[in-house]
Amino acid sequence: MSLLQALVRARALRPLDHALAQSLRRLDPDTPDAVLAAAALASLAVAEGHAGFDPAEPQRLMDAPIAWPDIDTWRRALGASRWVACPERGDAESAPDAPLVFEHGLVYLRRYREYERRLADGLRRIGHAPPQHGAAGAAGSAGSAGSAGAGAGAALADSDDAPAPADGDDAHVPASLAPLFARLFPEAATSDDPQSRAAAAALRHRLLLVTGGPGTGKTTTITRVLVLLVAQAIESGHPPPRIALAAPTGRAAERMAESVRHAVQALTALGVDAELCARLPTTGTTLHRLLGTLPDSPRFRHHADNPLPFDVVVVDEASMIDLPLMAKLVEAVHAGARLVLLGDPDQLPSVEAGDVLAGILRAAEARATAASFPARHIHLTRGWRQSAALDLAPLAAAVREGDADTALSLLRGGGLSGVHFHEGNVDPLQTHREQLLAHWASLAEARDPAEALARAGRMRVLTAVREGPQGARGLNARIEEMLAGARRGAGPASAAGRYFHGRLLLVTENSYRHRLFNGDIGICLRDDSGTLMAWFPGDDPGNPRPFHPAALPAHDSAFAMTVHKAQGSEFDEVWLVLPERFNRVWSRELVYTGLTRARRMLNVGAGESVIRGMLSNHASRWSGLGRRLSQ
Ligand SMILES: Nc1ncnc2c1ncn2[C@@H]1O[C@H](COP(=O)(O)OP(=O)(O)OP(=O)(O)O)[C@@H](O)[C@H]1O
Repeated sequence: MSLLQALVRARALRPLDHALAQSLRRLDPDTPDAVLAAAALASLAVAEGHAGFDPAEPQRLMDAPIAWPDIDTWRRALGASRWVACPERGDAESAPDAPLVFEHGLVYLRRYREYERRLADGLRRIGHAPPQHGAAGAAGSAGSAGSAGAGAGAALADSDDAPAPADGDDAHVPASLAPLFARLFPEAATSDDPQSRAAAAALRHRLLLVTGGPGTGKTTTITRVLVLLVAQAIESGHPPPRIALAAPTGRAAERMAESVRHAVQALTALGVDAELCARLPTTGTTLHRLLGTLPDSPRFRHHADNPLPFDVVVVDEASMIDLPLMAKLVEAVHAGARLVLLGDPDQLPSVEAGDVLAGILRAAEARATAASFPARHIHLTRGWRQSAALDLAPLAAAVREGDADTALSLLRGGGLSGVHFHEGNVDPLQTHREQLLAHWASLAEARDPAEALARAGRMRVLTAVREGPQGARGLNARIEEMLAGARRGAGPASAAGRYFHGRLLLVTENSYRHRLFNGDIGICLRDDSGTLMAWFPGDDPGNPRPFHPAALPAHDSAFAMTVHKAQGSEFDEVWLVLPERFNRVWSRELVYTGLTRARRMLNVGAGESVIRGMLSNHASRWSGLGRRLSQ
């Protein structure tokens, strides 16, 4: 039996993967089986979030016991095939007539190899761009540049979380900015403060990566950097930079803008010139809106030949951005503009192909030796959002490190405030029925749609999967039954219709026409005249937008949702419910992302073995981006 047949028989491939292999065979019946199988597996790999497929570790794609070919034979067959391009240079476009590319051990669908190449080119272009008018380092020569106060100077010159830059000392802030810098970063005067290091680096580098867990001050730091950039431009007689705030989802963009507004308020209170603060953007946008979608096209209005009209592009939740979108974003950033990526690298990688942030971070970290990738990375570790109600940090750290013994003992010990472990309980709908039902029923009692949406954000059940007994879909169906039952008991009978007063909805596809995006959450409410509408947040949180339910893009219920869909959102209380049996695609990143969605209270319903399984598994993806950037 051929390898392709074995894969099909094991039901390891999707119809699309199989169809790709079949079309190659139709075009050339002599195509070796190993090449056909590699094509199908490269296609499957993309669906599982990889940029390409590594024939040296094929078992990572499936549990099925397959007799894999000898790797050298497989590589030789790939290298000799007319369907497979083997580019000599990583930065050269691969032959358009070969649908596959074999490069540095990875088999790519050509399109994804090209995204990777274009992304690497684009990032290098941004990072290497010569400083623009009045850019830091140009505002004062290195010799004349002052440091931001004695303490800050010492702190900034200290060793960093990332290797020291090869091209200059991040410690130096132009003398003209030093007083403002000292006011913005008072901590820098007395301590080794990574936030001020990030800010000083931001002034020197066009490509900046600021990472850290929730509440480590990524947005706060960048807001202060934006104030510095505005001050710097004004001082040197230039117009203030045009700044865009963006994120992969609408909710994340909204949260980011909210954090920026808070940070600006705090600065005004600190006595920072209100006129400077007034130049900062107060709203965020999704990456799709920023780039400008075109109807029925994967292309955007903004690209290399029609770049974005912004001098600074700040993107939050960068871990969620997939390879194609990041490539298009980076190409649309104009020559000389800054790109700042904020994110938490311990969260789940993007659902679609990529693990882009991880690749960029790897290259940024290797740059002390490679010295070719001009990005600066600062990792923030101190949590500032101290909540007396929720003591999540020790648990998050154990999960991040895959330390199941510590995680379990913290969970079982019950000593973390706001953290409740329900060991072995994978069905809170049964054990906590009344409490959960009371919350969902209260949504229908809100005074208006804005209040209903605000209430909806107070609690969420998060699951690892969509399907199956502990999947979001099954839980939603049960919750809707329960709510229908409660309504029947409480008042006039109303069947559990598809849309009912108080139903929470989750949009599952992007619709630019509606300005509704994958991950947006809304609620169905009946108005005084009895008309039922679905309300979704608008630009102003006080003014949600109504839609007729029949006109909505694809959607599901949202009482329970997967951790993947919850990325970029936070809820006061989270119920993280993990399935009974472990599946190889679940990872510690899934647990970490799920539990860090909680603001005030976390309930974990799971058994020991699944926790151990997930924490031992690391969500790494096949990608050539790190290598490409370090070349
Ligand atoms: N240097 C600081 N001094 C005082 N408070 C700070 C400082 N840095 C951050 N904070 C506070 O910590 C909280 C979290 O900060 P911020 O929103 O910037 O973090 P974040 O890393 O962007 O979080 P998230 O990933 O959840 O978006 C805010 O309330 C902010 O005011």
